[in-house]
Amino acid sequence: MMMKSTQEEAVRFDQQDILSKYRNEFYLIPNQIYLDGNSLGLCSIRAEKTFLETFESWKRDQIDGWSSGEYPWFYLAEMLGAKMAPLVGAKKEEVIATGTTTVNLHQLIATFYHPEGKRTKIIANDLDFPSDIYAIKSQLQLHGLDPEEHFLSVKSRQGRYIDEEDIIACMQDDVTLMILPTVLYRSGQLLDIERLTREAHQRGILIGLDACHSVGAVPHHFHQWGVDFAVWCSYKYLNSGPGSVAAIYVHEKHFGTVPGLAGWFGSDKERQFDMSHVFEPSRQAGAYQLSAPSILNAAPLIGSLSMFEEIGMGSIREKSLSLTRYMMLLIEEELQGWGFVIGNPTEDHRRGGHISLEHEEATRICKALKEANVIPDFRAPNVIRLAPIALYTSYQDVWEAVQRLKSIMVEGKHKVYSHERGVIA
Ligand SMILES: Cc1ncc(COP(=O)(O)O)c(C=O)c1O
Ligand SMILES: Nc1c(O)cccc1C(=O)C[C@H](N)C(=O)O
Repeated sequence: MMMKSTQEEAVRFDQQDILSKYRNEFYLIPNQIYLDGNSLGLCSIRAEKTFLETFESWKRDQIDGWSSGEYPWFYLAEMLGAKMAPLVGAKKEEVIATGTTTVNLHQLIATFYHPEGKRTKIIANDLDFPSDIYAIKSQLQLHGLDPEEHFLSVKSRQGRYIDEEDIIACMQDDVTLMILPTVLYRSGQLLDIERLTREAHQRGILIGLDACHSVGAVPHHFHQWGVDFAVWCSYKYLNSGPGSVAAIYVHEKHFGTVPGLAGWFGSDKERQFDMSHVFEPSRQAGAYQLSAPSILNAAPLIGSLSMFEEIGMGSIREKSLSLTRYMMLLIEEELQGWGFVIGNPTEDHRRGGHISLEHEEATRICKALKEANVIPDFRAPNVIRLAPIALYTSYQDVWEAVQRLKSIMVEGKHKVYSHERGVIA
């Protein structure tokens, strides 16, 4: 689709958008342009419906809610796992909805990190999300290993991207595990997971992924690529609500690997209520659960995932790429000379679901954008993240957002704000 930067073109794109009907299923604020779905996705009518239905099932069914009703709670983690599996190209038994991202990462490092001989190092990278680094280092310390010696961080050449050649160069014979993001949270760089998994396995290294910034925006083929494990949250592109349930993927080749952290909901479901002190884990991804599922916090995900089932990741990715491509065109044409730099990779195959717009006044510009009813996201030191979402952002939103940003710069509206970021930017 050839793109031009006129509003008429944006109207035309919206008229041709096969996903435009889903916008009406979300709670949007009139005149607001929400571009922070890479941090927290918006509430949909379907998510609200399944939340309220689950809440009602508590009132109506009481303890029987575990075994009866439309979504029996005892099997909810597996049911949601099966619904997320197609989004990452996994078998349904390889995914379980459980925990939170960081807790799940702890579980999987505790399960798959077994330092032996000289193979003791865990690889991550300088641009990783801090919580992942904290989890990795604390796990090393639990093994009595000094992160200074056994944690290896791949350096960024320019502070935006991690070069895949540099990741591969770090895959030495003293490395046993590599933790990588699918999409880097600041720059939006999408890594070639298939290639990096192949290179890691050729060197006897396991690969674990943090897919928070790709699941629901970028299709994957984890099973086919042989990815060993992955974690992701559901409150970003999957629109499940703040703090909602996260997910664990474990390749079936690892089924039977004893969980590093054991809890009763990791039990074989047929044996769980034997109440034996001998732990008999599930033979599927469910083994890596700990506690009873957080039913009410997982409930919105039931409704939200039904949209992904209807649409499919191919159409979602196609529109996401089209929206970010359009946003980049508009930025190039409308914001020339105002000090902006597009920091995300511009090629489709290297770009996740958000634009990483760099400016030395990013903090103040984010505040001015919010005042103009455009909701961005700030990442230090100089990044304005703008995430047009396939399910609820229109091309007219993108056009209008760039127009409002241009107006801020022309009128200097950002200059009235301090440079300090708020607690939540
Ligand atoms: C890439 C990435 N990893 C991990 C986390 C931490 O997730 P949680 O707070 O659910 O553990 C986040 C949160 O936004 C994230 O963006
Ligand atoms: N990503 C967040 C999260 O997982 C929990 C709480 C807050 C955030 C946020 O990133 C908030 C906001 N976008 C900020 O940059 O501060």
